[in-house]
Amino acid sequence: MSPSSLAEVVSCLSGYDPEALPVEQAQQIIRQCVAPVTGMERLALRSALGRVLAEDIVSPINVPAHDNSAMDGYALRGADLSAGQPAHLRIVGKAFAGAGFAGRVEAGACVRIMTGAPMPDGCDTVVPQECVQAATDAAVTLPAGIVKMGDNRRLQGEDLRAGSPALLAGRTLRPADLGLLASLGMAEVPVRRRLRVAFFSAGDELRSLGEPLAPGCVYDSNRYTLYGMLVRLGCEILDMGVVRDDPAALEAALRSACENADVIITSGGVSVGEADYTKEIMAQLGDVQFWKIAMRPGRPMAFGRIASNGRSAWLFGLPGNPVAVMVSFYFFARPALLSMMGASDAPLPLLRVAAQSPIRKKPDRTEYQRGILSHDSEGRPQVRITGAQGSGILRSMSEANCMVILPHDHGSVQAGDPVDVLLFEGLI
Ligand SMILES: Nc1nc2c(c(=O)[nH]1)N[C@H]1C(S)=C(S)[C@@H](COP(=O)(O)OP(=O)(O)OC[C@H]3O[C@@H](n4cnc5c(N)ncnc54)[C@H](O)[C@@H]3O)O[C@H]1N2
Ligand code: MOO
Repeated sequence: MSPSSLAEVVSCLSGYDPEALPVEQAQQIIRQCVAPVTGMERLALRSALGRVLAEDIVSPINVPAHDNSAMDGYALRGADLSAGQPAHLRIVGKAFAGAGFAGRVEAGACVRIMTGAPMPDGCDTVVPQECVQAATDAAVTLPAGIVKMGDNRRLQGEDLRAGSPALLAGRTLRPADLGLLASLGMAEVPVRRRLRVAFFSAGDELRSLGEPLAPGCVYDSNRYTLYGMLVRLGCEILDMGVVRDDPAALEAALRSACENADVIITSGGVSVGEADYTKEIMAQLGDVQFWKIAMRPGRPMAFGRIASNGRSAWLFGLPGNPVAVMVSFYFFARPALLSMMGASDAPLPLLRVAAQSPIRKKPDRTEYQRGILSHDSEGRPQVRITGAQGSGILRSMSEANCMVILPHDHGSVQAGDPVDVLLFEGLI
């Protein structure tokens, strides 16, 4: 069970109203309930991409392992440079990356050096070869004031120091992190086990791909958006298909999901329709709250914990409308899944951007409108809405490259007003 039960968390909230729950309150309840799942595994470095680091990584070595040159040129003693005077230095040897200069460099001498080569003993400065005035195999002349002591030298441990933390537990490993771990010589990485998420769509009208579309039916699209969002998040998925609006079938599906997964995500059947048995069965199997969240889209939602045969799992009963399922996944399920995965990722950053045209918005609810972020003729960022915003219009999500988040207390937006925007795609 979680640190605190759902009923306990809810009882601590003042002004809790399941019929008009502000987004922030619902997010807070969920955050307080979920905790990271236990279990870790060691993976080969490449397989760890996108996984959550299970332990702090302390650097076993200095990177770089030795002071080295940042330029192809000449390594010298900074003390040989005198202000306003050119310097004439004897070349006493060569240093390559992987094959340094063995001796000590005395006053008046220098070493021909390549980028990455260890700094020869006695040298602390490198002058790039294109800056020298005259050079033969035996000597070089440097113009006055071309370098200062310490220039063009990379210090031992300046990237990562032996014994200091290189990456902290909870980090979702990105390409730079794989490179960083490789630079420490680490072939294996401890990562948290994948979170197991079972999901299904509820509804008699739903048809799976490959089935004929009978009158009044729709193809099940929610299982595909959920598949995409869960795979992107790095979850282990258990796709349970479409479940009919039949109490026995729903109970069997929820029990099986509960016995095989950490989290269950369903879509449909959480509103007030007569065929919406899902709510009833969910309530029978555990501690589940049914909310009407003050938001659009994504108003009805169920959250709680259900149990079956000694196993229990968190449950997100998302609304059936295709845009509502995505919005409620991103703003409620995703942060909870990340927390259960042990990920310490900071909340996604919002951008403040000018609205290109007016946006209609009702007060007393948070609206998540789908937007297209672009630039005006002077290169300033601007955002416009992707046409009709109905929660059944999945095209509005597909065309968008961002979400425009209009806060609870705000009303309509005028052209040019700043609005908060969450980008769909990041660089990394
Ligand atoms: N009287 C009320 N009616 C409705 C309310 C309300 O508060 N009072 N809320 C509306 C809102 S908002 C939403 S969202 C929906 C959510 O209802 P359900 O979660 O019970 O969803 P369904 O009724 O099963 O489906 C709604 C809609 O979405 C289509 N759908 C469902 N699943 C899928 C799927 N997997 N793939 C594609 N499309 C799907 C379904 O055919 C319906 O058209 O309730 C409103 N009603
Ligand atoms: O939650 Mo519903 O999607 O607002 O229509």
